[in-house]
Amino acid sequence: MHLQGNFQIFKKRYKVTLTDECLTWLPEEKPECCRRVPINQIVGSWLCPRGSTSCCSHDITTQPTTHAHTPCVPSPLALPQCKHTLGKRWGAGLTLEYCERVSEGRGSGSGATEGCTGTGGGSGGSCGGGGSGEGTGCNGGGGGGDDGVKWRTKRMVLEHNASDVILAWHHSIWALLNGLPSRPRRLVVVVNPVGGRRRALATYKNKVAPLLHRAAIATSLTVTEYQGHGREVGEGVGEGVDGVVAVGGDGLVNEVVLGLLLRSCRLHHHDPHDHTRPLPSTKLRLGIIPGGSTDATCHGTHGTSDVITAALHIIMGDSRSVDLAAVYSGDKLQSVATTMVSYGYFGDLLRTSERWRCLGPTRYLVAGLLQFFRNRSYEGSLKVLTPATPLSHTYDIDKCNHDCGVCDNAASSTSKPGEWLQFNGRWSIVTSAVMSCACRLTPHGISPTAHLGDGCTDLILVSGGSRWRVLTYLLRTAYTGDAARLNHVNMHRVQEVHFTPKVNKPKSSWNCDGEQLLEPTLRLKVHCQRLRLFSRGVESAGDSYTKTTISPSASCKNASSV
Ligand SMILES: Nc1ncnc2c1ncn2[C@@H]1O[C@H](COP(=O)(O)OP(=O)(O)OP(=O)(O)O)[C@@H](O)[C@H]1O
Repeated sequence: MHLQGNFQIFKKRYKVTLTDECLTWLPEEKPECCRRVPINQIVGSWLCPRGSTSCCSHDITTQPTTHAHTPCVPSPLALPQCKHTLGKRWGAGLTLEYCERVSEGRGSGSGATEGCTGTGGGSGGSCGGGGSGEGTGCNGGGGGGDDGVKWRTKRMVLEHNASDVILAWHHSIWALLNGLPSRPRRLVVVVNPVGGRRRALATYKNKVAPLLHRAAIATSLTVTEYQGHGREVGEGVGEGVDGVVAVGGDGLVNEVVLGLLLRSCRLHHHDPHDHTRPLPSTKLRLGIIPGGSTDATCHGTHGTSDVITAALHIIMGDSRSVDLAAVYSGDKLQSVATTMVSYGYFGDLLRTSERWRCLGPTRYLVAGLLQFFRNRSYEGSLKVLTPATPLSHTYDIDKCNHDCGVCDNAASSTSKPGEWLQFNGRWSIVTSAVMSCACRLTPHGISPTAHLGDGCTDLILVSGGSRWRVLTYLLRTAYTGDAARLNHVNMHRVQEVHFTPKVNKPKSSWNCDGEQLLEPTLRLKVHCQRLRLFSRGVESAGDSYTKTTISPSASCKNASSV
């Protein structure tokens, strides 16, 4: 496809080009200020005769859903349009909403719609004053003041005298969007209304659902009613669905992941309790919208717990496969973990905190203090399987990111098992971190250099004995991220962990992604990149590949090559 036309955008004349790859607009007065948006970053477009970016965003009627794998172009009249268009002569305005990455600390400004604070008005970038977008993103949205790269939406109105030109462009944009294989068309949404501060349902309805609606993504919503409901929904997802979205905390995500895994096992005729064979990967992608207390899975996979950013990764159809740790007790699969599984301090903390759920996220602080003063440690033995050829080490400096060479290597090679090691001891904390577990409270994470998809877990052992040891471990984990340097802390990057508590001695319980596992004897096995997410991994501010301002020569090259 190659469409070219002259439009008015915010009262200035622009030359606009639409190709299979991107939408480019170039001010006639300042051709050096060329701007470009890749097609997958377009949320949608709708017809509006009033020519306002904030007009009628609640009243858009969208096309009937088409399936991702059978792209079909609906008739122009079935495409999104605002209520001012209905029953009237076509106007000459096409509102276009697209995503743009914003740097940290820029999440405020004006240009608000839907009661949310936008990300600033014009987007002239280096061309100053040549801006053509209008910020419409919602600020924060559960992410609070956390760092990390965020995404926001912007809108602009393409105006033209001829309404058939506007219609043709509208039609072409949706034809391109419907043809994107990675963009979801139908999603199952699961919301936990009681997680975190009990705002997940409101967050979904006010911030995420309108975005999905404008992106013409059809959804079926389930609000969980009891513990384990998320697993049932994940397991029962039918055909024709492109993914599942979990709106809640790590506990809900854990349940949905287990459900998706059991669904995959059923489809592949695989016994999920058979720990000798590799688990099948979850075919459906999972989107995670933060709505819990810690939201470590969301933060660890996006680098931020920002609601809008998480929703836009779903709309853009991002895809990233991450490791899944299967947790077995006896010969049964008990659960799966995507963040961490921990015994001792964190297991006791979870057990205590569950009794004080009415306190919201503060319960973790209160329970943590109590456990600290109790100063418990537990005896046991550990058997761990190390990789034959480690792709990375716990003392590496580089962190996992969106473009991680370690995860790419792990995906393309089969990691052979190495040797088994055995440890006996008395520990205050035994943690197996499947990912960094960075979150708002622990920005560096439990294991700062853990990878999302290297097929390994970081085993962290904190020797028991004194409160001082626990305190220094917790403080260095929370504030400096270098707890592994402490003499009483040992870290091992391994593929499998077997833990057996000492008989006739006190026992703790396991904290598996924030869910309690009461059986202390446990076998944990990491399955490399078995969980598919709507994510691209942790982005850093320096990445340039998503910037939409490009040189005119580059834009011309793009346009002419189609
Ligand atoms: N309607 C419900 N009533 C009671 N419990 C529920 C309901 N829906 C879900 N749950 C359970 O609530 C538990 C906690 O949910 P979730 O993880 O979403 O919130 P959180 O614990 O506050 O957040 P985080 O895990 O990030 O700290 C899960 O075990 C889930 O099964």
